[in-house]
Amino acid sequence: MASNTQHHELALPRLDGPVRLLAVVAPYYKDITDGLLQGVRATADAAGASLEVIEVPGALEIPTAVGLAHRSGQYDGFVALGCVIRGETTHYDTVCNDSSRALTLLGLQGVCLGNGILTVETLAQAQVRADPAGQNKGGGAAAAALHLVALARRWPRTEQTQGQGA
Ligand SMILES: Nc1c(NC[C@H](O)[C@H](O)[C@H](O)CO)[nH]c(=O)[nH]c1=O
Ligand SMILES: CC(=O)[C@@H](O)COP(=O)(O)O
Repeated sequence: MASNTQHHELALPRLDGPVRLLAVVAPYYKDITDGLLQGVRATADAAGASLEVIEVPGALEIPTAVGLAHRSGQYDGFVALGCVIRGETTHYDTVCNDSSRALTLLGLQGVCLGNGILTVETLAQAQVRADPAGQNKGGGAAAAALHLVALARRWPRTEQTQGQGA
């Protein structure tokens, strides 16, 4: 099955003022998340954004950590990094679906985040996608977060929307 390696990538957005990113990493497969994080660092550097990194045990804990960090008000955007590889049971579906859905719900509440949690069948598939010189999914997730930060600054909260959403 052909992978979708050829796709259009937006140029990084112009960002007014400093951007503070937090990467929330689940190093369940540490070699994989190390590659993802390399990609995040390169994209953050290219955008002039600061980057802080924290770790959680697994992908299911990432959304909670993002929510906790967001309510501190210390970060402008978040990058979720993890790797979920199918095992023998249906737990794979739970981990993939619940982590991604929770991140989507955070985004819909106004949290600027990129999802770099790989959901794959094999370690080899993960390696290609985590490689900064390969599909660079980590860099892509960081770019996604930066685009949303730019949009959040384009449409700041108003008096009417203060207190709504994240
Ligand atoms: N199987 C994988 C997991 N499982 C662990 C869960 O994410 C979670 O930490 C646990 O259920 C306790 O709440 N996590 C991954 O990141 N990748 C996997 O392949
Ligand atoms: C994705 C998972 O949760 C997986 O690692 C669990 O493996 P298994 O389904 O064999 O218990």
